[in-house]
Amino acid sequence: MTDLGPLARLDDTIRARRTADPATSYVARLLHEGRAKIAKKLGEEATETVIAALSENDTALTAEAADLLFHLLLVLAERDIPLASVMAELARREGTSGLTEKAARPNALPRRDTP
Ligand SMILES: N=c1c2ncn([C@@H]3O[C@H](COP(=O)(O)OP(=O)(O)OP(=O)(O)O)[C@@H](O)[C@H]3O)c2ncn1[C@@H]1O[C@H](COP(=O)(O)O)[C@@H](O)[C@H]1O
Repeated sequence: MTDLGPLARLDDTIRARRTADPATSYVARLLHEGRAKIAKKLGEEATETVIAALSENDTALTAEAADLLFHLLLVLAERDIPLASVMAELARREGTSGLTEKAARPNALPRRDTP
C-alpha cells in the first residue's frame, strides 16, 4: 500500500503555516495573496506537469508532480477541505471502474468507439 505519510505531513505543515509570516513562508505568502492567485498557481503547475508528461524526462515529471501535489494541498487548505475528505472520496470509489461509473450516469450516451 502507498505510504501517505509524507503527503499527510506536508498537509499538516501547510495548515500550520497559514498564520506564519508571509515574509518568511511561501505558504503564508501565497495564502495571503488569495484564492484566485492560489488557483492560478495550481493551473500553472498542472500545465507544467502536462508538458513534463509529454516529455521523456522522468526527473522533470517527478518534480512537476511534486509541485502539483503541493499546490493542490494549498488549494484544499485555503478552502478548509481536509485532505482526509479527499482520501475518503478516493476510498469510496475504490473497486468501481471508471467505465462502469460513467456508464451509470444519468443521460449517459452509449459509447461510440468510431467517429
Ligand atoms: N513542498 C514545498 C514546495 N514545493 C514547491 N514549493 C515552492 O513553490 C514555488 C512555486 O514554484 P515555481 O517554480 O512556480 O516558482 P516561481 O516561478 O518562482 O513562482 P512565481 O514567481 O511564478 O509565482 C517555489 O517558490 C517553490 O520553492 C514549495 N514550498 C514549500 N514546500 C513545503 O512547504 C513547507 C513550508 O514552506 P514555507 O511556507 O515556505 O515555510 C516547506 O518546508 C516544504 O516542506
